[in-house]
Amino acid sequence: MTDTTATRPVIEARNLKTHFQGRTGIFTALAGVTPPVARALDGVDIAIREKEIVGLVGESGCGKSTLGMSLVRMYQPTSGSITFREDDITHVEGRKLKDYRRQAQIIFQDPYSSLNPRLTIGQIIEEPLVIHGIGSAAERRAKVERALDLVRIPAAENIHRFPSDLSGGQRQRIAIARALVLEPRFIVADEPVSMLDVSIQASVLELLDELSRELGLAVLYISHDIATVGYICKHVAVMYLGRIVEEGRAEDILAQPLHPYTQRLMAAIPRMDPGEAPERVELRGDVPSPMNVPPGCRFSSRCPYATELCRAVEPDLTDQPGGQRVRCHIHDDSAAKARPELERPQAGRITETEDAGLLAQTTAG
Ligand SMILES: Nc1ncnc2c1ncn2[C@@H]1O[C@H](COP(=O)(O)OP(=O)(O)OP(=O)(O)O)[C@@H](O)[C@H]1O
Repeated sequence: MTDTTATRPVIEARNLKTHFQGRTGIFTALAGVTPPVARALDGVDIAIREKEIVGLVGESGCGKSTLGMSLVRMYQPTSGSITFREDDITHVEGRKLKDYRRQAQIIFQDPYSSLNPRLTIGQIIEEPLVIHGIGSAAERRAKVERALDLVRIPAAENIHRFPSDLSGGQRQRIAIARALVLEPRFIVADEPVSMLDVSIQASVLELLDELSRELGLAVLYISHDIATVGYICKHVAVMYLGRIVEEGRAEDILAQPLHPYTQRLMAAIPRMDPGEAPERVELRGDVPSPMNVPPGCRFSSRCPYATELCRAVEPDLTDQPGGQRVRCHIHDDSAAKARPELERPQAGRITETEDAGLLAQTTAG
């Protein structure tokens, strides 16, 4: 991620990879076949500073949650490094890992299943303090009340209630309070509003934005919906098949996406202007399996501009004049110069891809 301030990042990952070993079934074991490896996260650099919310977008299966879970060390990365406040925490174990996990929290998508229905709101928020052996009962009670205060839920009326007494939006606020009670420096918010009613999504996002500024939190906001990242993120990283394909300031990426994949994510946003029927290019088909990563550019099997160069050589993430960084041969001629025999892609020149028909231009109604 591009440096925007002089401050050191709270959290920084370099060339981070998390691969999952496929399971050996009885037939593969008998045949002596090694199960394939899923390269879910495959070489990502990211840095997030105090009071900064970085948006991570991409379709389902791109590796967003794997990055989030790896950063908070719920998954052990296969290689690369994670630095938290200048300490390398990539391989810490035992007490140091527990201490790191106190400072790096994750909020999940589903406020219905992430809260224990048998515990009161007070007990749910207190539980992490008990697990970490923090404070006396009175001190813990004060911390619980402060956490409820932070998420704008009145403590007196709610501390003895159960999750089933609350709405979806309130439950997600409780999940946020439970993460905040440990006074973390870094939070991963993994699709925190996607299961909430549209009418309350904005208020939960605003709360995250306020908390980040109020408490100096570094936040990774994960969403499959590129439209919502514009609300609260100054920086956005777009992920495809385990790698970042475009990143930069949210306003630049939303106004002028450079990578064909980002362009298609943007084009897929439903528009609210019924007066106009915008031309739209649909993004169909699925992200390929991380067990079977295509050679060359990972998006080439779905990209309408892909040429032989794209199918042969993986592009680097390169700096662009406007400050964005993008991984596409259309915006970087170095690979084309090294391999002049291979045709270079050009913006706007639609070539034949396997599913070119699926990428046909349509007109939104
Ligand atoms: N524990 C695991 N073992 C094997 N494969 C995994 C594991 N976790 C994730 N994967 C695979 O890694 C890829 C990335 O998954 P991940 O959940 O990180 O994607 P995502 O972008 O967060 O998608 P979603 O929004 O659907 O959660 C997927 O193909 C998934 O099947």
